[in-house]
Amino acid sequence: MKKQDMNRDWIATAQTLSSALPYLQRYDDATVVIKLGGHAMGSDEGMESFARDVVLMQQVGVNPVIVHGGGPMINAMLERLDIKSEFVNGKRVTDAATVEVVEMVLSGRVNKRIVQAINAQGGKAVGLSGKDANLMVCEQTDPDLGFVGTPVEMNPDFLRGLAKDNIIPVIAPLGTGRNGETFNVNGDTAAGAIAASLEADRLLLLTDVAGVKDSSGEVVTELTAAQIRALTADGTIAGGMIPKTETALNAIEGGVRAVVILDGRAPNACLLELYTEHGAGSLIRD
Ligand SMILES: Nc1ncnc2c1ncn2[C@@H]1O[C@H](COP(=O)(O)OP(=O)(O)O)[C@@H](O)[C@H]1O
Ligand SMILES: CC(=O)N[C@@H](CCC(=O)OP(=O)(O)O)C(=O)O
Repeated sequence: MKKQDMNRDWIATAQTLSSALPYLQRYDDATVVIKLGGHAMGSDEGMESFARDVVLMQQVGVNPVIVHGGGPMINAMLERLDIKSEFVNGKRVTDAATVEVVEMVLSGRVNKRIVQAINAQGGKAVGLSGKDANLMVCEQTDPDLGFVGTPVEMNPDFLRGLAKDNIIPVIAPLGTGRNGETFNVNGDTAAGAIAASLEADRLLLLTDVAGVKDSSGEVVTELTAAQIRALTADGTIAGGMIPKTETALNAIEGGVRAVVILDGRAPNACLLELYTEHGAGSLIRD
């Protein structure tokens, strides 16, 4: 990025922050789980701006926990290896060969790219997966999906310990099985389970659309559980949006105060969501 563009970026961030001042206390010492989807982490500039937001957030008192996806990056590697892949209701059917690739791509390249970006902005990020410290013990979701896991046992105390030391965990959505299996967990599902285990104040699901759209293509700024069920039943909520809205409902039921689905590519997406009156994206709460 050119120096001039970087300065412009900083000015925009400073403007966002100054308008955020009246709201800064709202999230003091709050736990905010942020799920960065594969579609939201395209460009290096986007990653840099995301990382800057996370570090700023921590500097004003938030405990951020990052969970990431990387579906498009897994697809690219599977294609290079000539392994076919299909999705059922937004979840990848995962055989033994596929889960190996998923782990290599997510815990390797994708995870370290985010860790490096946060640390380059002055943060102290550490890369993990659900296997580390048994953060996410899973059971098989459905035999037809193969090695796809549903989190059944979490380790929030480990994450709380990291927060005390100002360490930002960056978690790849892989889980460990009780018999030594490696499970591929949808990134949204993993973020929801982690947020619920921490009873997080906010779960932000960053994706590549402005929010959940209704049948006329308009973003719904505040959604109820009943609306989500109706939009799913009539097919308006489809594909990758299904695990997101499912996650939102489960997370709220599990004790998360609010979930927001928003465009992670928009400048200062997280800051604007947390620190403005109108927020951003689609808000789901009890
Ligand atoms: N009702 C809806 N509103 C918004 N997006 C939707 C809806 N139904 C399906 N989608 C699709 O869901 C996608 C987001 O899911 P996904 O591609 O899995 O994102 P990510 O990689 O960020 O997890 C959007 O790009 C959009 O194509
Ligand atoms: C079971 C399952 O579907 N796992 C996902 C994990 C990555 C992910 O969720 O990536 P996004 O957030 O970018 O979609 C997958 O294999 O693609």
